[in-house]
Amino acid sequence: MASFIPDDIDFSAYADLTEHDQRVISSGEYADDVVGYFWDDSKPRGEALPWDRTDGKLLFRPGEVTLWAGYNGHGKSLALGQFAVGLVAQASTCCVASLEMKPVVTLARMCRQAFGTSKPDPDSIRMFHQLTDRRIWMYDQQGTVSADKMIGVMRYAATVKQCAHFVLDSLTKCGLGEDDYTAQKIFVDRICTVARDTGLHVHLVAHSRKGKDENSPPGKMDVKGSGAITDQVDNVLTWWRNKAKEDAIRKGGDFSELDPDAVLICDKQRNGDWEGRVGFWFDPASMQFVETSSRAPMNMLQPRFQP
Ligand SMILES: Nc1ncnc2c1ncn2[C@@H]1O[C@H](COP(=O)(O)OP(=O)(O)OP(=O)(O)O)[C@@H](O)[C@H]1O
Repeated sequence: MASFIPDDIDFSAYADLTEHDQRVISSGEYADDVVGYFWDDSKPRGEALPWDRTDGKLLFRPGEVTLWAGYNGHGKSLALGQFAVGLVAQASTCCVASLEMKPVVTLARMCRQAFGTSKPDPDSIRMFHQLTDRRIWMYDQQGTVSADKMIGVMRYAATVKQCAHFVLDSLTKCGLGEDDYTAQKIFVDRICTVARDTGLHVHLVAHSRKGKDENSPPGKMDVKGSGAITDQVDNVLTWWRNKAKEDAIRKGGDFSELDPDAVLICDKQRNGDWEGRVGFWFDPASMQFVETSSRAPMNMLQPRFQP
């Protein structure tokens, strides 16, 4: 028999629980949703990365939080920029809070990636802005923004601008002490709550601690700050740049062109089966990460929908 919670309960007695915990619903009410989970392919289940070789492996589902970790200068922001362009090709929407870079620079990098060239012509640039208008939103703020304000910006982007994705680049710019693990844990918990409440998928950028060098990819245990961050989020990705190969090229040493220039590592995917690594090559002119050592730029703006 279906059970429900009557409305005459004094919910204030549960005030120390989050609003979310009070949504106690009986299993029977989910029957249609679970049927849909298996059988309804009409609803988007999330968006994918822009590359063929990650298709079917990784999905960015509504209501989740993904941590993008990596060493300084290893390409996290570029990869996320390319991802944002890829979202437009999937008819999705994204708000970017790039607190370390002016919107014009972030968008110029995306525009290079979109057209696969170092200097798109003015008509192409205007076409890019037509295509991305009201699909890519920029939070126009650089420097430190308080954690409270950032939570408000996320809710605003989700509810008023109807954004499906939110990129926060980066966690270090939200006014939290590097050693204040409690504040970091609370902030990430609040981000997870915003995501669950609104359906927004939040992409959170964090830095990895350097070991003896940068020549091997960091793991999820190397994310700077509280260990609770990786526990709380749904997905943990690491973006690693093969600097040893770059050094070998520069110094005329041994290297194989078959070794990738960058590697994406998925260490955790709560609602998906795949964990593993995928290699990419970097085309400096277009700033695109591509799937083959030919480094031929890909057509980023071709419509691409979820299978
Ligand atoms: N695999 C690569 N090969 C060559 N150059 C790269 C590669 N990846 C990134 N770069 C270069 O590194 C620069 C920094 O990239 P990006 O800003 O995306 O790094 P980041 O990880 O976001 O850095 P930070 O942690 O400092 O914010 C880019 O301008 C790009 O030219």
